[in-house]
Amino acid sequence: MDARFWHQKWQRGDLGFHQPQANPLLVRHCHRLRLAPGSRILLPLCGMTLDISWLLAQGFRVAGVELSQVAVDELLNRLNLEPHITQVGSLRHHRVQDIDLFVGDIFEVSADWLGPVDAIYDRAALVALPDATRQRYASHLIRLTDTAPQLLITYEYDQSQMAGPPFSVPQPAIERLYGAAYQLQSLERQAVAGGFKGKVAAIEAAWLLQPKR
Ligand SMILES: C[S@@+](CC[C@H](N)C(=O)[O-])C[C@H]1O[C@@H](n2cnc3c(N)ncnc32)[C@H](O)[C@@H]1O
Repeated sequence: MDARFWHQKWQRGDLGFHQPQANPLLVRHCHRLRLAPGSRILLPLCGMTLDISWLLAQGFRVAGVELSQVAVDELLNRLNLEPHITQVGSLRHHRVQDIDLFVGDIFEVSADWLGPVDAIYDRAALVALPDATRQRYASHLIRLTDTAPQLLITYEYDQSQMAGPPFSVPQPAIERLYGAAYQLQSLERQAVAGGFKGKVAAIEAAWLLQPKR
């Protein structure tokens, strides 16, 4: 899954992962992060998710990181916002009101550029990355955010039935990635309606990750 894979998806409009409303697991479980009004939430690999609009409407600030300029332009367009744009290293930083959107590779983002965040909301980000990249991603997020609490949404299914993304990331894999830094709590598990590709039964799972320190 290199950058070209995702850029092609955005160019073709092949966006099966994009949801037409805020993710119901976010809506049901966001309060579990116990965030004060005005808290800043990081959405890694944010695409043009409507979860951002929902989080803003709850009074939170958001920071998103996304490879595709197409996605970020679409997102800002929909919000009817004109950002101030600056270049930070290889990333384009779009800043407007309570929103910071970085266009570029998440691995190029530094804690200094990102600024402090109070929580991470990961939906379709960890599961978008191949196994070989996930440990680097998890360690990077921990460093970037000083182990901020996370609401993590993953999928579980028989990986032999379908090539990802999204990939199956069951509990033992999450424990391996995050278990040293976080206490894991299962919040909810629900069947993916119709399965993936209309045939592969899958579970969507919500997890709360609380720092051990
Ligand atoms: C499966 S989509 C999920 C998007 C969003 N989280 C959502 O729920 O709709 C994964 C997104 O990650 C972006 N992406 C993939 N690799 C990335 C990277 N290394 N850095 C930043 N964004 C990346 C892709 O362009 C794509 O928009």
